[in-house]
Amino acid sequence: MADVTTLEQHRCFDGVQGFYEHASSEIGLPMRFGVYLPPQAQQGPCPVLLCLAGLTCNEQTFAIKAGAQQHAAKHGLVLVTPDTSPRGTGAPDADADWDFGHGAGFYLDATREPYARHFRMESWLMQELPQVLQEHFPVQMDRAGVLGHSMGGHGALTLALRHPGRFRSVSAFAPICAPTEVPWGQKAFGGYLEGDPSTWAAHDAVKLLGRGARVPALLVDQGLEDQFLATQLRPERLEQACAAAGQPLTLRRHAGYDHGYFFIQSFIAEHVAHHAKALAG
Ligand SMILES: N[C@@H](CCC(=O)N[C@@H](CSC=O)C(=O)NCC(=O)O)C(=O)O
Repeated sequence: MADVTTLEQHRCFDGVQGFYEHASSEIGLPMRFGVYLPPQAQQGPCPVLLCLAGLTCNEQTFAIKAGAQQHAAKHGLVLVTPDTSPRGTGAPDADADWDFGHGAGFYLDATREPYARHFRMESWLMQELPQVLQEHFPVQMDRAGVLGHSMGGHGALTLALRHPGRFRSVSAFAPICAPTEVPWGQKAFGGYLEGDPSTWAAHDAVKLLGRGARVPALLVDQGLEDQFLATQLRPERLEQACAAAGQPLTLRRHAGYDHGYFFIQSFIAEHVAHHAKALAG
């Protein structure tokens, strides 16, 4: 059994919010993640909601800022909050920009050097971490949902689309919907991925929908005062792709809300309820 080191634990809504580290063989470096165990986990394994954070975030950001634990405690869901990239990779420019490298792993496996060895977020999240969670925590990994914000919203959409059947529920706050068409995605994919841009479609939610991939009914919330709305997020592209594909989507646009965690806090209860409903039974 792989070792997991406990870094912190805190009582929270009668459950426990913890932060942990393990030596990841996929990443080749220590990786950190948060786990919130609701009170129901004292009685037995509970369904899991994987929560993917955005650019510049780490394993603590969503756990500290989103206010999700009270709702997870109500519904009996385990929250898992992974770090957003490997750390300390030694890649020369991995700390140069806030939208690439450390804190900006884009939830994919890099194929281009010098990133290919350590930037393996998709394999870590889809193969290694579920095994670690199963071994060390009271989780039902066969009852899992995924939620994400911004870059994490891109991660939630694309991981669910690329791994059919792994997630019973999917939702996002202000996701990067069409990364191959916007600067954040073009910079990340151009840096992390070998090959010409046509191969990037495998990590683009809009393109994946166009190729026939489907997910369970989607819930997406988007603030209309989001500073990244038109330049980086482009929810209308997801809306078009879902309509063309017959993919069920509830996209809610909210006047006055920006990109930050106050927006997430305002609607997190409905996202957790969306997942709890799909993960029940
Ligand atoms: N550092 C940047 C702002 C970075 C930023 O807004 N990050 C977002 C996610 S953006 C897409 O993935 C975030 O969630 N930040 C954490 C937070 O606590 O808000 C800048 O200085 O403009």
